[in-house]
Amino acid sequence: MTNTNDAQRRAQESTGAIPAVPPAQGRHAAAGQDAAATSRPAVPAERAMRPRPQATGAMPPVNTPGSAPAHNGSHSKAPGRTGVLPDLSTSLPTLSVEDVQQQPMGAPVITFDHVTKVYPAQPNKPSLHDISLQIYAGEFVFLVGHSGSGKSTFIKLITRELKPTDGHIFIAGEDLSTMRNWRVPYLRRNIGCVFQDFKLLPNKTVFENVAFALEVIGKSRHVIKTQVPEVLRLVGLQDKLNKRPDQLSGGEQQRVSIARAIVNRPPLLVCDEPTGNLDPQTSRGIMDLLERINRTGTTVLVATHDREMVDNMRRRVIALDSGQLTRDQDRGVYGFDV
Ligand SMILES: Nc1ncnc2c1ncn2[C@@H]1O[C@H](COP(=O)(O)OP(=O)(O)OP(=O)(O)O)[C@@H](O)[C@H]1O
Repeated sequence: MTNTNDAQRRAQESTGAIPAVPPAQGRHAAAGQDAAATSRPAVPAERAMRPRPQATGAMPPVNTPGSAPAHNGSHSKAPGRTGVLPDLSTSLPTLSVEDVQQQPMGAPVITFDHVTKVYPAQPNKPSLHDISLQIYAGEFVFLVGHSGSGKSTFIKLITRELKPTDGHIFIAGEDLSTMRNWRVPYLRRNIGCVFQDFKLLPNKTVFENVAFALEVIGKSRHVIKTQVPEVLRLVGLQDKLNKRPDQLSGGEQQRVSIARAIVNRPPLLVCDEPTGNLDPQTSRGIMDLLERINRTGTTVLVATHDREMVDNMRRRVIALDSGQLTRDQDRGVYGFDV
């Protein structure tokens, strides 16, 4: 029997994201691996100095299909304890898939500002060391590196499962280091999460697994009845609504997990080894799906060991090695010997 609190926590961790303009800083650009890969330029001072949007606390509403995400980072502040991250609501993408490549624009969704993470269990070896970078709304980014290089730590910092030892992380202009604990669930509603091991509820059907992510955040039956079939159509599982996870292939289970992660239309989707348990052909299908989701305006960050995928897709690559940022390239390649 699945622990309900645990399941709720997991379900709450799946959903939505954000534009933000944190303090000035440069992107790291390291040695190129390939002539086609370009190092990323420094952030223009004008953009870096733009005032950060502030939290107010409204729950992120669901956009109607066809509405455009707003990524201009110019939302005003309305402080209060009644809600969180109002900027998210205006940045939520729709689920209608357009075959139009979304260009990164506006303010950063994620900013790492000299971030170091040291686990108490290994105090002399930072798992991440002095990482500074920015990821913009609409980007598709691969996070690569050997086992133990710090990829999962990087992702756990974004969802505030961990806090940095030094430095600051901004999500939609919110400094996660100073974010109060009561606001964290609201942050996580806006970050869809996909994991290598799917983390589906075994006793629930496909429909129920996805619906659960909406139930725990109080969505109405009407919204659930509308959005769950829609998102399951998007991931190609409209014929499997009543199957349980053990009646599905690995690729189908990962599609359910992706559907659950995006059903609340998060602006940010983070995936930790999403194809780690899948064969190459199924992996390609999952990556195609993530690309389609990205085209709807969702910012996608994928931590992976999948060299072939990274080399084929030629998206931005951020490389970690022993906790150090060693490369940040547009249209990059995997670049490590395996
Ligand atoms: N809870 C922890 N306590 C102590 N050290 C940890 C903890 N979690 C991770 N580490 C260490 O931090 C470093 C980075 O680990 P992390 O899991 O982020 O790497 P990774 O790149 O995701 O690896 P993998 O690809 O194998 O998942 C490693 O040296 C690891 O041993």
